[in-house]
Amino acid sequence: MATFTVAAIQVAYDDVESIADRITRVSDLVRAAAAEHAGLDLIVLPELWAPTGFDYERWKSAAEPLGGPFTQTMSALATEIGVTLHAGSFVERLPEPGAEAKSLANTSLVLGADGQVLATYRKVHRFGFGSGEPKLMEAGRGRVVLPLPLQAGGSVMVGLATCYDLRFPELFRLLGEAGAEAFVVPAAWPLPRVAHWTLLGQARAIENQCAIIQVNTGGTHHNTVMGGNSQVVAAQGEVLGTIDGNGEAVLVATIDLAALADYRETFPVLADRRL
Ligand SMILES: NC(=O)CCC(=O)C(=O)O
Repeated sequence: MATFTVAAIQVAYDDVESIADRITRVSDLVRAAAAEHAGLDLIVLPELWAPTGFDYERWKSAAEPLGGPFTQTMSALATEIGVTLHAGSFVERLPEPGAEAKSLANTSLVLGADGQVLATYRKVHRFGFGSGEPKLMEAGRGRVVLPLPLQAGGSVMVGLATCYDLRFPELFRLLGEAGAEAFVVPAAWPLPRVAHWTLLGQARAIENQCAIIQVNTGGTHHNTVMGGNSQVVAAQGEVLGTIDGNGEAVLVATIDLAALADYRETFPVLADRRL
């Protein structure tokens, strides 16, 4: 039976820990997850877990190009554990300023078990209402769906999105249309709106008949209490696993891809769309 087993690592951090120390610590969490759970197909980290989700001043000094030290460290880690790694996102320094003359982007990074960069995704919808992301970062313009190899053979099509993107159902529809069977959504989503995080994730899964893997940040930094409550939801809307609260924790869940295909075939709602 085709299954897709994922480990979501909810990283909690504060303002005291340095970026270098956090990268070392989280790398150890990734190693431990891979050692404890044989047969993982994918490990996922949250959005901007190293440079912080909301300390905008840090972003400028922490920015680095794709292929820089963050990419190299995550690539070496994926190779060491032999598991596909969605390294969350980092602050990318763009090769040249984009259409809005900004030189940063919130870029997700997926590495194969051999350390190769399988995909990058630049967050399309920027959060901050005039400050933070829209002020400092270019918006991504592409949708990203890619096949991820499964340990048991075959592959699963995953669509990439980041945090605030979850509020924009049209992006997820496009990812579904491009063949996604599962969405992967790293986030830095604060506690006051965490009910939206869980509910919107379930809605995106149900309305697109796609599984969703949502990996949030925990702890408190820059006066922002993060929401945690990472979850994995099946295409039918069943919550396969959740992390209660905003502490640091690992969630392992298995998505049944044969059941997903069967569900789409026997309950083909997307064929009834009227555009
Ligand atoms: N980092 C983010 O994109 C935060 C999104 C958020 O807080 C919200 O949508 O609410």
